[in-house]
Amino acid sequence: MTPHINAPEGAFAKTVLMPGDPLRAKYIAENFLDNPRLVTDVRNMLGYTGEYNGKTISVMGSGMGIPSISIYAKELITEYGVENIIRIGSCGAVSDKIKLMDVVMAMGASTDSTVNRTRFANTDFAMIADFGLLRLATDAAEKQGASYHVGNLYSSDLFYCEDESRYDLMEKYGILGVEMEAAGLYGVATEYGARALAMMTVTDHIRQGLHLTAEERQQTLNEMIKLTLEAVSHID
Ligand SMILES: O=P(O)(O)O[C@H]1O[C@H](CO)[C@@H](O)[C@H]1O
Ligand SMILES: O=c1cc[nH]c(=O)[nH]1
Repeated sequence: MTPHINAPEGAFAKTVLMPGDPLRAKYIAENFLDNPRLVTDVRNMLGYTGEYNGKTISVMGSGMGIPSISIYAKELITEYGVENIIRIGSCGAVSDKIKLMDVVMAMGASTDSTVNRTRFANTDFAMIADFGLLRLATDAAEKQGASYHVGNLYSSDLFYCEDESRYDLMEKYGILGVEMEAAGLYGVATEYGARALAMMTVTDHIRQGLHLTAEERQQTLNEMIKLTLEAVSHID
């Protein structure tokens, strides 16, 4: 057990899906996994292990922001032997080329957080996804006919940011979506030797002021869960 996870040793699968919201973890476990078992509930950050097509998979909430996901991801890797973490979250788009309900896969993650500079001698380490996981995800997306984009995501420390010029810059530099965890997850995975990928559904369009309805959110979430489970079922 760790300060933040009260699961016994061996309770997690080698692959963990991490939505931000612990209730989303519960939803995924109860609706997509066979025989789901609750394995941790410290601070109500629920984590489950179950089976998908005979393969053992875990799903656990990460909370919001880089500090929160960093704690859970680090403990999962170093204390529970987790090898693959796939963040499945939501993001806002800044470019007109990205539409609500699209799936965004973070080949790279830019950030205003300083955590990775703290890790890497105050220099810029390029935060990138594991190529093998990314390839499995794009294969699954092709198979499903999903509308998806692969590129650079922006992990922001601020959810509320009044500085519009920052979004102009992101658009100019081809940022596909803005969320709050991917760059932290990639940093932790790199530091502790695990594989990571962040996949987001576009739930908001920051420039156009558009947001998915609750029904649309559920639909895109279900599609991304199916895509992710299809992808992870091919991990060796
Ligand atoms: O839907 P999740 O995975 O929580 O992701 C996004 O939503 C939260 C903000 O509302 C942040 O955690 C952001 O990264
Ligand atoms: O961080 C986030 C997540 C979803 N939508 C946003 O606009 N920002």
